[in-house]
Amino acid sequence: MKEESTAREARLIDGRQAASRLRAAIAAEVAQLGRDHGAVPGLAVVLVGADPASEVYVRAKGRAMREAGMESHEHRLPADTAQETLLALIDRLNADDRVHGILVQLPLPAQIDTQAVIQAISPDKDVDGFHVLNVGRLALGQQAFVPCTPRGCLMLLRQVLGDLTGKEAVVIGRSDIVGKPMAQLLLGQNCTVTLAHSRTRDLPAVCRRADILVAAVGRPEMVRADWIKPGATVIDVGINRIERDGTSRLTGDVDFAAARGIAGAITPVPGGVGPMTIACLLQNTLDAFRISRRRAAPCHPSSERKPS
Ligand SMILES: Nc1nc(=O)c2c([nH]1)NC[C@@H]1CN(c3ccc(C(=O)N[C@@H](CCC(=O)O)C(=O)O)cc3)C=[N+]21
Repeated sequence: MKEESTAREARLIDGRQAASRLRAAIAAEVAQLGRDHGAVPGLAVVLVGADPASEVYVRAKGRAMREAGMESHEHRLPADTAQETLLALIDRLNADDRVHGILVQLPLPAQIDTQAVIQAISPDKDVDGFHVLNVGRLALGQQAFVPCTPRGCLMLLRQVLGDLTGKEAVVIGRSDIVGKPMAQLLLGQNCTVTLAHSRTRDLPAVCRRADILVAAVGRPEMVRADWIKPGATVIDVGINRIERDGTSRLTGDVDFAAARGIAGAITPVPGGVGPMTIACLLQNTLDAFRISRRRAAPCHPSSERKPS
């Protein structure tokens, strides 16, 4: 009996394993860059205030950077930091040659205009992909920094499904950070994309169409098993800390235990999308480093005299 039920269980999409493979490949490239050019990619992470969850993420990012052989420049500012102080720091980081990527940890305290801060980051150092120029480039299908979470989700989807052409994809959640860029990426992969949200009529029925279901709403276990088309690939972006029986634990936006019996493949929380987000931050920082070196190179290499 036991074997019969496990045979129908969805394949687990191991984000930790995929992330560690990606991080190892990045580390190898970073080591090669060091040997060839004596240069090290660097990321500046700015944390305003002392939100405990943000502290955890910032520490994890710093550790991952160092493990890949890159530099992490961490800037911690008090919660009551004035907007102009933060903007002055961004200006300095924009001009700093050792800093190839800049990440300002969100959310920011209420006195700070988040959009003004994001738009002050040089688009060439915008490893979060939140600057209007990168958002626009992504929408046009041009080379762009892509936000780390949706980039990681797409890598997992490609790993499980290969070519995504023609698939029905439903993304739940229309945030600028996950939902909207995820929809753009899936469109770029020739999916038929539905971007659903809190005002969508009959959300369960919309979800049941999905070959690919991406849940990014931030509501614990909102997606029930009967919202899932049998065999669908389910990507759970939610990271919700909930209290149950006096202990705190993480849960996604999907009722994982029930969904496992219906989906074809599913990401766990933790150990799914989260680790890929950090690995993609390293990838974006490496990409930013390469862009900066291309800028520094002569504009017309062909005009350079070749040794005869
Ligand atoms: N400018 C900015 N860029 C971000 O990319 C950004 C941000 N602000 N603010 C907060 C969110 C959240 N985020 C996560 C990164 C890693 C995990 C992660 O590694 N999660 C582990 C578990 C971590 C735990 O145990 O708490 C997992 O899912 O397995 C989760 C969430 C990046 N964010």
